[in-house]
Amino acid sequence: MAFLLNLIFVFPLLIFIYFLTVLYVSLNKNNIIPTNWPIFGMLPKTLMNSHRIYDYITEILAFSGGTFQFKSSVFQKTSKFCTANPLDVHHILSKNFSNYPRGNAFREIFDILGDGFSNTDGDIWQFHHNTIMSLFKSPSFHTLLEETIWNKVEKGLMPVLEYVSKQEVEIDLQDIFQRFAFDTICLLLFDSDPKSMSRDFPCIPCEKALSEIEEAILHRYILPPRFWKIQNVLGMGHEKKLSNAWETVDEFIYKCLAEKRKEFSKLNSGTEEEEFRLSTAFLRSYKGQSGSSGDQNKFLRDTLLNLLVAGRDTNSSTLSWLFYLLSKNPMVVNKIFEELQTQLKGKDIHAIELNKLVYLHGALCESLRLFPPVPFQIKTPSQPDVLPSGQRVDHNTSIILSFYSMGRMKSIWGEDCMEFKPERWISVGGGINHQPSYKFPAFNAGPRTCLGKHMSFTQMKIVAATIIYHYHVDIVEGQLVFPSDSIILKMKNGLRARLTKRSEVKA
Ligand code: HEM
Repeated sequence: MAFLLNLIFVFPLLIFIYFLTVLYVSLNKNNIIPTNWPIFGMLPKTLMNSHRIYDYITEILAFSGGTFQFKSSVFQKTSKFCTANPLDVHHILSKNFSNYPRGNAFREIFDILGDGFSNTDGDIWQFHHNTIMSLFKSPSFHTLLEETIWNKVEKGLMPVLEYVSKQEVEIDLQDIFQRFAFDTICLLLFDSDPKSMSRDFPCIPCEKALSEIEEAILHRYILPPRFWKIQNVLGMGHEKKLSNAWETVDEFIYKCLAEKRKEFSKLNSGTEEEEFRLSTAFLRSYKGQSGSSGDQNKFLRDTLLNLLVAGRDTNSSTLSWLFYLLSKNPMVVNKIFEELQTQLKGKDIHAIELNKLVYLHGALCESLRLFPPVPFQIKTPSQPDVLPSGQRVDHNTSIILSFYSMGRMKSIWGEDCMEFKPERWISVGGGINHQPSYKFPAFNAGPRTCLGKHMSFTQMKIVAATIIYHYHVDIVEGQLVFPSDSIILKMKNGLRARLTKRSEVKA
């Protein structure tokens, strides 16, 4: 009897322990290509590496010649094909654009973005694209943009930097850049200043909520849809954070919108004089448009949220990685400083001509190459297709375009691909050496190319030039700097630094 009991209880336990041991050994084996498990496919090793997912995918792609087929678990309906091949990227984003719409799976993951430009196809996307492009191209917008940024530098950034350098305290540069970008984009979109960039570093709920949204969305990408949908229904984990963040962001946007509408009706009744404001230009251009929900206010909310997400962390992430890379390459800092001195000839920083800052432009492009704020895109064809790399794909394939890996491929950038070299971006004649977008897709490629590129370079150059011209930046030694688990390539723990005025360093 005792023997029988042992057989019933101990034997399955031994099998279970054996299975766990095999799993543990296999997961810890130092092989690059993940094991394809029955039932779980390549999910176990992928989950194990989710904290370093971008580097993990890059190692696999470099090892396997630029493309890789991830075997899915039985819980996933689609197969995953990952590519860092410029020809595939060109084919998907440009040449065969119409065959690669956003699709339903994408819209489900990004449901919070509603009918915004990031999340729509066809006529609605085209409407956003044309409207935003014409607003961003208008000379009045360019004037407003520069005025807004310089104003924020003078009244927000400089006083904070002055304070932290005098007090000799550490600051988180990423936090500074995020606050700067958030205030600027809110000033542009809503004509209202949340003043997150101030000496007491206030906690702005909407700002925090945007980061939580970006993290929750990455988890939706990694987990099989059924898992995160159950979490969503049960209100657990990242899904719980996402729904709270959703409420916070909506409250912020709808409140700003209501205020803008009041002002807008005064303008329309002719009681106030009109000057160019992006907020009112949006209200005017989107009047009568209601997207798929039929709700005009919701459609405008979707548009503004999409712009808020597009314009905040992208800039701040690039600036943070730039200063991290500069700390490892002090010679580059000297060259940027020399360029500023040559351009300014003793004049105030406001006199700088941004398009003449070629070396700084190269440094920013290097930062974008090694740490693209949007590290990947996922596409699914509506019709079966064969990619230039030879891969057959259909509506059951999720194609991951790994922009992060593309910036780190020897086959694309040469043996020195991991080196930070602004010179890569400077032509023999001393101008900017532009690279094709399918080789350098940080701003995307094809019809969906970023419409805020000019705006970003303006902001990033002004902020970087101001800091480098006035301060010596010391990144705190020993801190661990690595990407966070978010759809925007931010730093997990920020970037702690100390600032010293250049005049004081000389003294
Ligand atoms: C370093 C800064 C930036 C980077 C790297 C960047 C990158 C990108 C990428 C990769 C896309 C394609 C997204 C997709 O199709 O899923 C995109 C689209 C877009 N971005 Fe940016 N972006 C930056 C800054 C900005 C800023 C400051 C704005 C202005 C608010 C902006 C506005 C847009 C718009 C409107 C689109 C949609 C284009 C369309 O579909 O017609 N971006 N951006």
